[in-house]
Amino acid sequence: MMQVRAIIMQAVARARASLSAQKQLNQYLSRTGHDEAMNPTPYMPKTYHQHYAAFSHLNLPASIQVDSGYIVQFATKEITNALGVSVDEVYKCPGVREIWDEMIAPYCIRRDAAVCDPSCKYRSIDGSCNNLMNPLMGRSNRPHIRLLKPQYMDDIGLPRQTGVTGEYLPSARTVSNVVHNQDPCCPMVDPDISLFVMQWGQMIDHDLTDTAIAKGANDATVICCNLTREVLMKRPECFPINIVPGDQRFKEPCMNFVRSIAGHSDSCDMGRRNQLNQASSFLDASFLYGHNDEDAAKIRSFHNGKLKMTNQGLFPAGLEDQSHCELQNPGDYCMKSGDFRIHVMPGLTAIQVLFLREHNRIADRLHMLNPSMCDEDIYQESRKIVIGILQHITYSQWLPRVIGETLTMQMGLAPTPMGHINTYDPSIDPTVSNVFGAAAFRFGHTLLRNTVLYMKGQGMQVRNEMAFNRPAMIFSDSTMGCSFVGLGLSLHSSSKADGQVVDSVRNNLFLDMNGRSFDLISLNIQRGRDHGIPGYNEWRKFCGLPYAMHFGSGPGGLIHHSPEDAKKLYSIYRHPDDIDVFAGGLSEEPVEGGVVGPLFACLIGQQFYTLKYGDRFFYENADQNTGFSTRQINSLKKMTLASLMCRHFEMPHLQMNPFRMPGPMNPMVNCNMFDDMDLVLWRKQ
Ligand code: HEM
Ligand SMILES: [Ca+2]
Repeated sequence: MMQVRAIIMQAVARARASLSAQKQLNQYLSRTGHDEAMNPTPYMPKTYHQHYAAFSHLNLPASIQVDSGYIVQFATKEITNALGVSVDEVYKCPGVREIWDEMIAPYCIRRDAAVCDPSCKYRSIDGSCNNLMNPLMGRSNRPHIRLLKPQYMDDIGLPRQTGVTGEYLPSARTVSNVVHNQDPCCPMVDPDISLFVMQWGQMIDHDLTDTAIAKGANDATVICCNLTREVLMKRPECFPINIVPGDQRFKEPCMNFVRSIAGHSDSCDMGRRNQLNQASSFLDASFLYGHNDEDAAKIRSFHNGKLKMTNQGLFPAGLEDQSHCELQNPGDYCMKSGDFRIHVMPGLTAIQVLFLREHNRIADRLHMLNPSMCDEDIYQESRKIVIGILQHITYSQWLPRVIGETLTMQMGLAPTPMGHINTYDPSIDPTVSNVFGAAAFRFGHTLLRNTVLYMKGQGMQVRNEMAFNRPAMIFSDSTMGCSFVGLGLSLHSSSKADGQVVDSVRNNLFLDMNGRSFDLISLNIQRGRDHGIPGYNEWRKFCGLPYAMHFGSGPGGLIHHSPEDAKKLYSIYRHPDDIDVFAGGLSEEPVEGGVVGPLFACLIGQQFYTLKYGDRFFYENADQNTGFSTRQINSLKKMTLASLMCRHFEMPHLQMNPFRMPGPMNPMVNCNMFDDMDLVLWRKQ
């Protein structure tokens, strides 16, 4: 026992020493300008690293967990090595649990269960207390759940880098080049699906996942390229992407990649590395309201239940947000919403504004109908309605376009046409899974086009490279900027979901004035390896789908791939088990009526299952206290994307279903054709 105590004590001490060395090195690399500081002036052009910064923003509750996560990870490895046991066995050694708990306590930021009020009518901001038996389930700033045991190189936390033959996997950039290169001759568009499917997807992605990525000193971006081997070895957060000579786009041998931080379990148990989700798992419009209480308070006006909104119907400026966008015109500013990534594409900004305007419209009506209702009650009730609308459109209109109508029905994901249904099952954990955020839900990247369509008059197309993180379009044409961007999304067909990805993100993501940029697809593949996500075949087995024993597209092989895609995979991977799940999943042929292949349809379907059945406040629930009345729910179920857009984007006409291109089956109609909710049903007796 004495020996176990000494081992654990020494491991924790060494972890602390290593952490302090890391910090010193980070300070040095930040001071010398190697790591890149944030750019505080939005009018100064940003470098590609600075553009990326909104995606690596650490919020306050996550930032305070960084050190404890590091210590737990480091010490887990030391202790399992010293005791000569696997991480699954370590707690079986006598005394280990007690001694570990005692030693780690001073450094552990424990997540203690919130005290819940079961009679509370409304969901919390961060998702806590949704599950009354397990109040932390689905809360923000907790690790993702794992559906399969991770595959780390050292079984604890080093990225997955080798395949079943023991050889190194192909570089993420090579996979991107070979499997996901958009053939420039003929970028294919989908005749039916509009870009709105893509945009809605990104918005709900930002509702569900925001994985915390390591930062350097003073919030600098860690730069993992141009370091000597010796220094690189001292930066465990670095996992740069190797670029093979002869690359068509990138001439340097290295693309920056910083690992997601190691998140610890609620009570800092030893275990394999897991990543922290800063977003609340529930589909609860947290991209609008904020993922935690601190942020939520910054967005509210605290007057008549409304959110802060300018006279143009936009989000106001946020002080800390000014480093996250690039401005071109005087008077423009970077907006503050519930999520830092709001500016990445004008379409995303426009659709978040749509929800802002809807919240304030509802709040105004509730105030008029119930003059004595206080700010808090109007805010909460309006928020509840907005979340209901978001959930309804997602499950009734959007999800069937993505995973197909058949699976949506089969999995019990389609809403009932009328009335309530009680689906809540407290044993279901709604926490977003690691594979969903790191791979499956990134499917939307294949739907992107190279341009943003600004639908003023005959329309104007702007390359994505000119639009990343630039809100200029949103501020154009007085209050109409969002409308022209929104209309552009509904009238622009999406790229074909063929696994090929357009140049503007595959070669030119965050292109800056020095001609530097990222490859989003390399980042996705590397992120999967960073998170230790098992390969394609493991997930096929998980979903009960046949797995590939060879690279042919016939029986026993890659049966859901075209022969061409199967050949591409064969040309770079040594064994079908090695295929990265993002690459293998994205290149599958889409399911009937959907845009993703059978594997991603399964993983996405199963996540939306837990988000529905594991949400006590799901909008269809019949609970007298937390649900809507029968008349209210029936009225809410009339809401469609078209009715929202018509109302807030002031357009005269729109197709019935803006997720699909207009045509004889989806005609353009006058905007006053669309039903509205009857908010009078919210008048208190
Ligand atoms: C509009 C253009 C888009 C851009 C420029 C963009 C860019 C990015 C970037 C830079 C990342 C972080 C990559 C990393 O380092 O791991 C990311 C992550 C992600 N993207 Fe996109 N994306 C876009 C659209 C979409 C769409 C349409 C979807 C889904 C339908 C989507 C889903 C995701 C997901 C789920 C993540 C992981 C988020 C997290 O866990 O933090 N993205 N995207
Ligand atoms: Ca959420």
